[in-house]
Amino acid sequence: MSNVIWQTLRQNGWLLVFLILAIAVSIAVSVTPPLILQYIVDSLVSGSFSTYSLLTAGLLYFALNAGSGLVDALKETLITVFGQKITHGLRSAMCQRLGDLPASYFVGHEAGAVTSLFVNDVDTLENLFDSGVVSMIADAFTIFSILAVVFHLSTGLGILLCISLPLLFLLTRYFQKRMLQAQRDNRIAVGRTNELIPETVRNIRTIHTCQQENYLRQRYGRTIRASFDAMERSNFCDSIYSPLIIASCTLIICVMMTLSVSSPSLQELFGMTVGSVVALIAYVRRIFSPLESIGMEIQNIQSAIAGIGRLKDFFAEPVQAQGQCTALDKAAAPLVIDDVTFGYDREKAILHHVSLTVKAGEMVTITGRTGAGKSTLFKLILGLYRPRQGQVRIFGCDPSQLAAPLRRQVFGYVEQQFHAIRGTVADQLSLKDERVTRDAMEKALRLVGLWETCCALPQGLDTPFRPELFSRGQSQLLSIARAIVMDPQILLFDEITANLDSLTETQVLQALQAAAQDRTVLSISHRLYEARGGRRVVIGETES
Ligand SMILES: Nc1ncnc2c1ncn2[C@@H]1O[C@H](COP(=O)(O)OP(=O)(O)OP(=O)(O)O)[C@@H](O)[C@H]1O
Repeated sequence: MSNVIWQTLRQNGWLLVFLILAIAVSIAVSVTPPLILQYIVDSLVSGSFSTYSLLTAGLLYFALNAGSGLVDALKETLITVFGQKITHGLRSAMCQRLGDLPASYFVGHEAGAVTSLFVNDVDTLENLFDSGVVSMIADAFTIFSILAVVFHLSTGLGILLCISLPLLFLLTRYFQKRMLQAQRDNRIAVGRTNELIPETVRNIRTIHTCQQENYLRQRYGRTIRASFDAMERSNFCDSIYSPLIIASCTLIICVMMTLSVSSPSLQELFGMTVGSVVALIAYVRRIFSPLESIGMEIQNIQSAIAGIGRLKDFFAEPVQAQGQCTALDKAAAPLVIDDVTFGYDREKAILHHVSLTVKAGEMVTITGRTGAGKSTLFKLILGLYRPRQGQVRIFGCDPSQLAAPLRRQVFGYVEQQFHAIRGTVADQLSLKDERVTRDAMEKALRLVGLWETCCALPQGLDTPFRPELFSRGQSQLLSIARAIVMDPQILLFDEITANLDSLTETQVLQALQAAAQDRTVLSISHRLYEARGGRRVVIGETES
């Protein structure tokens, strides 16, 4: 992960330089106006001024205040662009890595958790840059610059600020934590209310039939009350914080004024002139804004740390090794399963000592009770998982070691459901593999009886794919065409007629039989066994 970040930093060196410049200019622009104000006031009080110099100072004061907004906008834009460059680089690297991860990674990682990694955790990392580290450095420099100028103008006020700022920072953090907790509670309560609405709509008939309106009313009441209470707490903190900061600011100025007039030595320490008082009051007001921001930035950094941990774990996952096997031993059996034992977790094995040899052109149907591991066996044959014990060989080669370009020429795999990719109908067959020709597509589609249907589409095979273009049965036929389009030697069918009505099932079975000609076929389908016979192997019991 750090590689991706360094690479982005290196690639965007100029952006970084502009960002540092914008931060420096923004600090200078925000620190200078009170000094000009001091000059103007002191000149007016002493009476020794030229109209030209006062006018110039006045214009400069105006230009700096107006320019401050522009520079801040530029700084914020650069920080955001910089953060987005990092997230873009990171998400690209993550997408690439996701494709390289072995199938076993997805056993312990739910789809939701992986999505959250890509969306939420990367967003938090972006926050770490734009509203965390970079902003915090900028704010810290602003505070130090103001303190340096204040010390230069009035050592006494500098000391006062050094004593009071840490206390005010603690007060700010206290309020921010309470407000954040209240906002979190509110989000949870709003989320619960949102979940309740579709649940109510879905079950409205049952609710009326069973007269459960009161129960529902109470549930709504509880979540809405929780949201209301949380917002009350947040509003209370919000409303009390600003007056407290204004009061503290006024108190500091009062203490400064009182001390400076109480004795000549203290007056020297506070170094008061009318102009410096005006400037110092402006500085005291200006120092609170970055102080408040730092509190929020600490919060962002804290929440980003957990996300960074998860992203680091993701990048530490071992990737699938590149397949070394580039040529098949045609003399060897298409499939040999030799004493294979496998389980998804260490404790429990699903397949125990399974052995099976399939000859070229043979038709084998795998059967067994539900959950016996039939689909799991297919995944081992495809090399998606590796056996815990024993071995699987495809034409003498470990299937997990098959070189990527060879895979579709060896296997054609059809599942219970058709999984579409984004693209045209042709893309559903080729899976964007340029080796798949239009002739091969036509041949495969004719074989499964889908050629005419595809020709009748508005743009033929170039029609953008939408699920509603094909019925469920036609989608399965498309699946079979996809499996055979590269003329593989072994076909694997995993209960592909499971969700079809009997008429569509017959159609799919016919396509299956046509596709199975001259190929080695393994299927999990009693109907195909009944239709074509072959050998039946029972998993999880004694073999027949
Ligand atoms: N990705 C997975 N992670 C963990 N356990 C899994 C995973 N896939 C399947 N299993 C478990 O492995 C066991 C075998 O599942 P499998 O799908 O291979 O059985 P099957 O014989 O094909 O079942 P069915 O006939 O019902 O489709 C089941 O207990 C299932 O819960």
